[in-house]
Amino acid sequence: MPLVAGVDSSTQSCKVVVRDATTGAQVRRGQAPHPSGTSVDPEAWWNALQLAVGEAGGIDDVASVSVAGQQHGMVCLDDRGSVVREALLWNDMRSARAAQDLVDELPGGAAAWATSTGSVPMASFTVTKLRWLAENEPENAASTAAVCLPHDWLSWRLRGTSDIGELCTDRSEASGTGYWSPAAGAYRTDLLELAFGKTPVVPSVGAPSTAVGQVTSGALLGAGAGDNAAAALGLGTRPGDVVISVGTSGVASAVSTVPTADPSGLVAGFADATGHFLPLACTLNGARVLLAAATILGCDLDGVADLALAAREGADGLVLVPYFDGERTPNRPEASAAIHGLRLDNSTPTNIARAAVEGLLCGLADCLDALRSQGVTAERVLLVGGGARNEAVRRLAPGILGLPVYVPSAGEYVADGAARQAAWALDGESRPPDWATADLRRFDADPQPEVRERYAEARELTIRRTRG
Ligand SMILES: Nc1ncnc2c1ncn2[C@@H]1O[C@H](COP(=O)(O)OP(=O)(O)O)[C@@H](O)[C@H]1O
Ligand SMILES: O=C(CO)[C@@H](O)[C@H](O)COP(=O)(O)O
Repeated sequence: MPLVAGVDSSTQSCKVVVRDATTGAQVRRGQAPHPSGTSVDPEAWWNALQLAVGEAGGIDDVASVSVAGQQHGMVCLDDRGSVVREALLWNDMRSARAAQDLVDELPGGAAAWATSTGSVPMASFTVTKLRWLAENEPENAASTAAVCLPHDWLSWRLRGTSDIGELCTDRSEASGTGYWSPAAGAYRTDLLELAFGKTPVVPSVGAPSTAVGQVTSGALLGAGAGDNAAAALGLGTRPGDVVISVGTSGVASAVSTVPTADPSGLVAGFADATGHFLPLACTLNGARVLLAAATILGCDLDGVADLALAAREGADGLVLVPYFDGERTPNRPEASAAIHGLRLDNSTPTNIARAAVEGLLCGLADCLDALRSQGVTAERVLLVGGGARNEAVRRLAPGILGLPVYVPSAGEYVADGAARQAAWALDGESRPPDWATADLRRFDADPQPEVRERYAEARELTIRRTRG
């Protein structure tokens, strides 16, 4: 009974699962928190990984390991492999202007970027962070000999090397950089050079099914994946499935056998973790919308759910546009959140809670529509991420998304996907191992197009964010 380990180094925490490589049965798990903020010393992720591995009973007895992680973050290394500056995370918006500049500078603009890399640069993507670094921290840019993503760096640390030439990644992570083409399966070093003025070392891109090396204990190391690609692998999605993840980000994504290239930039044309593609639309405002509501209402997250479920659909006319962190889909990095439609007779805690849940879900419904515009067929939604634990999110999602919603039994689907990849690297078969899929609980509700219509009216009315 060989064991495998999967890691999810996500925005808010690090999760580790140890599973039986043959059956997929979970044997042990661990978790440790990450620091808050959008600029983080990667050493904090390493420390959290050690703590989570410790809580999971160690990984010295596993035969194979894979690491999945939050996408896009920029980790810069010097020629000796030391970290040059804090990593800028996917939700750090300081490179918004750089993103627009890059779109303007490439002949053909957004459409040319979409054709070249599957995606139009947004402040989230690594390529824009590199431009920001070149313009704002030229000394750090000069010291940068290699650039990689959070999971690439953790995998590299697990190998115990400091040689930047040994950095590895996978297709899904490479596709989130903005300088790799999913359709061609190759780096676009010309675009990296355009953004950064030079071409640092970038990780080699491992195939989904093969080991890229060994960790210090001798276990095989899989190529790893971006968290959303790993979730699709962990859930064992089938055609017609759209995964909606309510973590720090809100994400709608689906596995596709053909690459997408959306010139509007709403849908990113990423690669998946099986050799296919992963069209994806992502908001900056996921589960923390509910935390903001809880703070406003002076209750906990279950309290938000109870209040929201006690209100009528449409929250008596209240609409909450949830751009607390600015927004990425639509591309409004400078936007702030707002509550619209307040009257004396509808300004109640129940309506505010309801409007928060509906606003979160309407943003995700817009992401789902964007996926459909790129040819994705949506027959059912698999709802995952921390926010999927919220009873109001589960119950209101089918009405607003207009599809049946299935919530998998409690689990860590990103870490599970990484574990499944680790098992795949171990058995070397042409397809990932057949593991039992999660039990799914189905939620249905009548469609509520009027809630989305009112949200669409309010969505345009936000004002720019300012620092208090
Ligand atoms: N019952 C709940 N209701 C709403 N939000 C929840 C609930 N339980 C956890 N969360 C939220 O889920 C988020 C963590 O989810 P997770 O998917 O692990 O995020 P990430 O992958 O971005 O680190 C936190 O913001 C937390 O507040
Ligand atoms: O930027 C994206 C997808 O493009 C995010 O989905 C990040 O990958 C972070 O994910 P979570 O920590 O919210 O799971």
